[in-house]
Amino acid sequence: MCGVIGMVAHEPVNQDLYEGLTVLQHRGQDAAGIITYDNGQVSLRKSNGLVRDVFRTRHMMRLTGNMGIGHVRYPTAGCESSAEAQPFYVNSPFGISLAHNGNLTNTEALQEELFRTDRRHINTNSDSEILLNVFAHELGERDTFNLTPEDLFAAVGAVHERCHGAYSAVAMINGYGILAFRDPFGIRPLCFGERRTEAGREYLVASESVAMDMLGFELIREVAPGEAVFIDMAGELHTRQCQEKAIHSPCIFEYVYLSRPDSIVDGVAVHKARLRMGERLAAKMARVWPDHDVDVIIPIPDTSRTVAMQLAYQLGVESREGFIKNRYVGRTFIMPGQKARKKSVRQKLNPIPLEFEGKSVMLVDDSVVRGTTSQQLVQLARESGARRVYLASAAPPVRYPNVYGIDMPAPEELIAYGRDEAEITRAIGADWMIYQDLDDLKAAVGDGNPAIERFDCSCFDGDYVTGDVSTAYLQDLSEARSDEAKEQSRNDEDLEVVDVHNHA
Ligand SMILES: O=P(O)(O)OC[C@H]1O[C@H](OP(=O)(O)OP(=O)(O)O)[C@H](O)[C@@H]1O
Ligand SMILES: NC(=O)CC[C@H](N)C(=O)O
Ligand SMILES: [Mg+2]
Repeated sequence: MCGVIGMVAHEPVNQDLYEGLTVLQHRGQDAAGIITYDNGQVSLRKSNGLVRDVFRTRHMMRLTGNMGIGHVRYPTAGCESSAEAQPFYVNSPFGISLAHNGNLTNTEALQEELFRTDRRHINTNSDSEILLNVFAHELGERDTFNLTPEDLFAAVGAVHERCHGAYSAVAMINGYGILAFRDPFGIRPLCFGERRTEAGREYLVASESVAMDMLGFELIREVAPGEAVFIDMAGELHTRQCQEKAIHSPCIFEYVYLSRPDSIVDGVAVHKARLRMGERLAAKMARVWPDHDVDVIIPIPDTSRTVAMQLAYQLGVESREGFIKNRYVGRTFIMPGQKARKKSVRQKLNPIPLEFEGKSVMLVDDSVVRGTTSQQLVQLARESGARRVYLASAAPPVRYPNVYGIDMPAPEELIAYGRDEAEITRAIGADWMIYQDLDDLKAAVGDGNPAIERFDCSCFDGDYVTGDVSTAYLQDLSEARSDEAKEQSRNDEDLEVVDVHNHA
């Protein structure tokens, strides 16, 4: 779940793209990049790090032009090298750059095709570089110098035929405009909006609507699954459905954890969906443990706050902030490597003992994935004097890998893998645990937009909506991207690769 952004304006876009990326930072903390187009030339700055660290004044000054795209990265393929930071760029045809959120599931076959049939060289292990090259090849096949929106839409149609998996992408075509497209299942979010200025309309495409709010754009709507949206350099908007077949199946984990609560994703206000998760969890609690002895409900900051607040309200139990979050530590789940994640949980959250002393506390988290967070916090709650420690999760047990842009590739690393709820509770060290039921989670989100017929819930139920994910694929993924394998490649690689287009 990276963050992507693209903009066509009547004034330089560098500052807006930068600010847009800072509000999408929660979607990727590993690397950031912006590429802009100005009068026949592109300027690119990308590197590892947070947005505020990657872009210095000297970079911003070079990112000139009224059109550009940007990316914040959370790697789910390839490695963490700066060479795989995005946007990626190819110079033929026209000069195309691309920023991608999601993960392709047929990269190996595509790489082979690109080499053997399309005669294209792929320089990294990133699936996003493959997506860009497939698109570039298909656009090159249109055999035209005066590119029209029709040509672009035909190329996107061909991408849909060839690429499998999840992709919400923004591409910039030099001298022509910005193109946004979303896979036919619409797994990752992508929306667009407009801003009226005296010089005319300006358009923004972004992973989440929060970027629209921040930059003074009005949300028009989501890019539909399989649809492409093109904004030409004159500021004209063109849209086209490029593949009709699939059922819209947004990833339900966007609502649980990935997206910001102040975003509207596929017509569902994330904040409201989380409130409903709290309500549904309270109803389950009333069913399974009506005479509970919970004295106080304590959220595990940050994301679970909304759920915890509503759960407490519905149960008529007091809710208190018992853990203080260090505002300078980012999200721990999307950090690379278990060692870093474990250490950062403790650096990030510190208990206030007087909220725990002698009490029966219920800690609430949005999700329990590897259990890194909850194991440590249950222990901290005990050390802080809690009499009993319960844990509530707004999502069901995570038992299956994700292949669509969340880096949970190895089932053995998931705390719920091969364990029933009693065993998970023991592994976490809690006295009792309650998980949201999957049907309740689906209803909590689905109530926000009844038009969504189905969600991708694969990490909860093992049902992969694209239908192409085999056991062998999952086995290979687990071997290639387990924590152990990544640790090994981290030692092997020089992460300081300088991309050919990188400004120093
Ligand atoms: O079981 P785990 O593997 O620990 O993963 C789940 C935890 O990770 C996330 O928090 P994170 O610190 O990433 O971000 P947040 O501040 O938005 O809650 C999520 O909100 C859970 O707290
Ligand atoms: N989380 C994502 O969307 C990742 C995008 C892409 N697969 C990468 O690894 O860079
Ligand atoms: Mg959290």
